[in-house]
Amino acid sequence: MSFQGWKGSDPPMASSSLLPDYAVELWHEHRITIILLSLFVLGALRVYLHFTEERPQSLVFSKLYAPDATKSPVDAGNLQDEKPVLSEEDEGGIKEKKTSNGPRRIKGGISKKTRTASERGDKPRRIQVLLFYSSLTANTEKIARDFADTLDESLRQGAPDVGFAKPQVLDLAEVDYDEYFITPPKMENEQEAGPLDLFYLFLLPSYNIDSVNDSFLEHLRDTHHDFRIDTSPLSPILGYSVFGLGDREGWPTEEEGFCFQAKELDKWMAKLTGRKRAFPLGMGDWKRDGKERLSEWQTGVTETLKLLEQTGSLGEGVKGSGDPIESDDEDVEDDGEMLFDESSDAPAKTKTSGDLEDVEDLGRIIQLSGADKGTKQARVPIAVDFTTETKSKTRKTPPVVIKEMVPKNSPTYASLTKQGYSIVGSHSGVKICRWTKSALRGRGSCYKYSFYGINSHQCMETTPSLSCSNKCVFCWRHGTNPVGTTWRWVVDPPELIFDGVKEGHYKKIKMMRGVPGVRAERFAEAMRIRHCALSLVGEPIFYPHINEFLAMLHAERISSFLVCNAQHPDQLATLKHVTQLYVSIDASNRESLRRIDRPLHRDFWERFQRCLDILRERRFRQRTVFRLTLVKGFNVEDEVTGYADLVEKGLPCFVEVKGVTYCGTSTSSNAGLTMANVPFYQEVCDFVVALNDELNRRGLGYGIAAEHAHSCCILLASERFKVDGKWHTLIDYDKFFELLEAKGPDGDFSPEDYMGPATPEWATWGNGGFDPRDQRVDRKGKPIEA
Ligand SMILES: Cc1cc2nc3c(=O)[nH]c(=O)nc-3n(C[C@H](O)[C@H](O)[C@H](O)COP(=O)(O)O)c2cc1C
Ligand code: SF4
Repeated sequence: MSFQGWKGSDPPMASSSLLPDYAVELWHEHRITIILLSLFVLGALRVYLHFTEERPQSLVFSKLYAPDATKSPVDAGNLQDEKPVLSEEDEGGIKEKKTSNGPRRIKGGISKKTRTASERGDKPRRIQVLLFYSSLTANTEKIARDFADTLDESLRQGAPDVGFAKPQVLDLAEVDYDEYFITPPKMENEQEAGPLDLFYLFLLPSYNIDSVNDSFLEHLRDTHHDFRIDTSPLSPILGYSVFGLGDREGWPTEEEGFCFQAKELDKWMAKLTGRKRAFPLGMGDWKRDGKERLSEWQTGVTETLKLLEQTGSLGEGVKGSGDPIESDDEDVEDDGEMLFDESSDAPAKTKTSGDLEDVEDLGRIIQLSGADKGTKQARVPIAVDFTTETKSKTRKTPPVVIKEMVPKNSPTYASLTKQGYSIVGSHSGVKICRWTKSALRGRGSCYKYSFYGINSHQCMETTPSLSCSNKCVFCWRHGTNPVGTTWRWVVDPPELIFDGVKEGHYKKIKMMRGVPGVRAERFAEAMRIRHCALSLVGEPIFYPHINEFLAMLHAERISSFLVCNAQHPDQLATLKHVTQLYVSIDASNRESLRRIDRPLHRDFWERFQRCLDILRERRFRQRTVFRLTLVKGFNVEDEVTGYADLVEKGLPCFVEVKGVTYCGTSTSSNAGLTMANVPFYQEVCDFVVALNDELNRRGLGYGIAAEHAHSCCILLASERFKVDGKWHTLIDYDKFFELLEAKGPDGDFSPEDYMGPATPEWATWGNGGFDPRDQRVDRKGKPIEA
């Protein structure tokens, strides 16, 4: 632009006529520069305003603008700081929410994240045990420190680099409860610089005076009830277990306060961790059994921790495992006498002589098929013919393919496993009975504990033959197990059965680990089977290698109670020593037996009689028992004399009389039985008194020795077992094994040789038979006053 004309001769005139022309000329000459300059200034202004202006948050588009749609703008700004671990808020903690105006309600119901620390990161699992204790008079502090060292040693076993950090010992009087008991603290793994998974252990003495325990337990209770806190805020920990210390001198029983605070702690921790009881509550009195109990508890806790390290989970548990409040999971089944729902009531098929010849041939032609060869070829099945004594050997029949009794893909297998049986091999089963569970929880044992000293929690109930040759109306097998008069299946070797049933039993016991009320010391004891009840379903002496199986039990000092159904006299005659030999006496006469046992053998009554003869002859070598199961309307009325005849014939050492148990299945009526067939305990008592009178009238020397009213069972005993006016129905198991080891399975020793001490007073006739040290509960698990 030039202003020379102004500077020259004539200054620009302020004349209005000249200005527009000049402006237009100026615009034309510099318009591009002006436009660009204006755009630049406007742009700069926009940028300035953008960074300085305080703008209201966009409500409508905030989600679109936020870098992560799930984060608030504030959080989104911090994205690069985010760690792979969940924040405390993610875990349901109570930190103040940054974007919320009102109170935040954090409650159960939303999908809970219970991932453990190592699951959240990529680092390998490493477990930090936190051992909390409280102590007034300083004992527990020392115990806790020693315990932590021993635990550390047993977890490491000399190897420095295992998945466990050194256990930390923490005094509940010093720790900040909020730090450990609202949400678990985040602890770093020094070695790997990753997160640690936490496992809480508690050693808690009880005090009936004010102590730190009260504020601690109150904190747990408040946390549980705080509506702002998730229902199980401690669920990210791997598990927990409590050991209580107390004093039985001042507080002899749990009802009277023994270890009451440990019990309470166990309950609150179950709630707060979302049922993560890893091992049962242990309790001990340091002046008496404390060391022993603690050592058992420690063994169990150590095993659990090792399992956790390997698998990351607490393993299988039965229904109710970890629950805070004791649940009633008692099965309706008893140990044998149960009404059942048999779907098929078809008449038993009687074997023809042709079948028998087939069976004879089996022993020679047996061939095991492909897949099972590895395990099953060791033994060849013995062709066992139970049906008749006269056998024709003239006719040859075509070869028969030997099948498995209960193949894995069969409906029988499915049905039995659904009922809780573990099937071992192809024809054996094991199941944990309701008394075993009950004894683990200190709620009483079966009548065999009261009568013979069997520890129910150390008792394995099994059978090497799921098949038998009767279809008893009261059988609890639900009509599912196979029946037959002959062994016509593959025979599994006894080693396979023995190892399999033990494994199955222990597995089921382990599943009880987290069940509320299970006592640590009983749980530890249960890991050693001491008794075997061969009475589950089927007929144990049907199994061709029953004597070898018994020898394996005895070699491990496991006692044997074998129940047979008096239909296999040949097998009974060759049976070696058992600790107690039962014969089921289900009726007193032929017609009644046919009706109630529905035997498959045509000559069932003759077989029955022969079995009684064998029992009589064996009565000074085997501890023989008649077992009567009373079913009203079938085998009770007017049969006392008939039963007395049978007792007179067999002269058993004992007669157990038991009322049938009703399982209440909808189809039990198929077997023709209802609740009306279950006798009241008083009716069983009346029957036993009448039978006893009849036996005495005949001068047979029996008396009513013991009772277990809880299972409707009464014991008559021969006076051979009465010493100085006192019944001695208990068994000296150690003595039995000593005799067996010294004299062999055919050895010459008598039941009196291993007779135990006097029957406890509470078990004798007239006293009910419930051990006062156990807690009676009703069907809902509620305690019953004695
Ligand atoms: C004041 C006091 C009260 C107690 N109350 C109970 C109780 O109610 N129940 C129980 O089982 N033991 C009770 N005990 C026993 C203690 O729990 C037991 O002796 C424990 O081992 C003490 O541990 P400490 O030495 O670490 O304090 C009590 C002991 C004391 C000193
Ligand atoms: S004897 Fe054993 S298996 Fe039978 S009911 Fe008692 S505890 Fe259970």
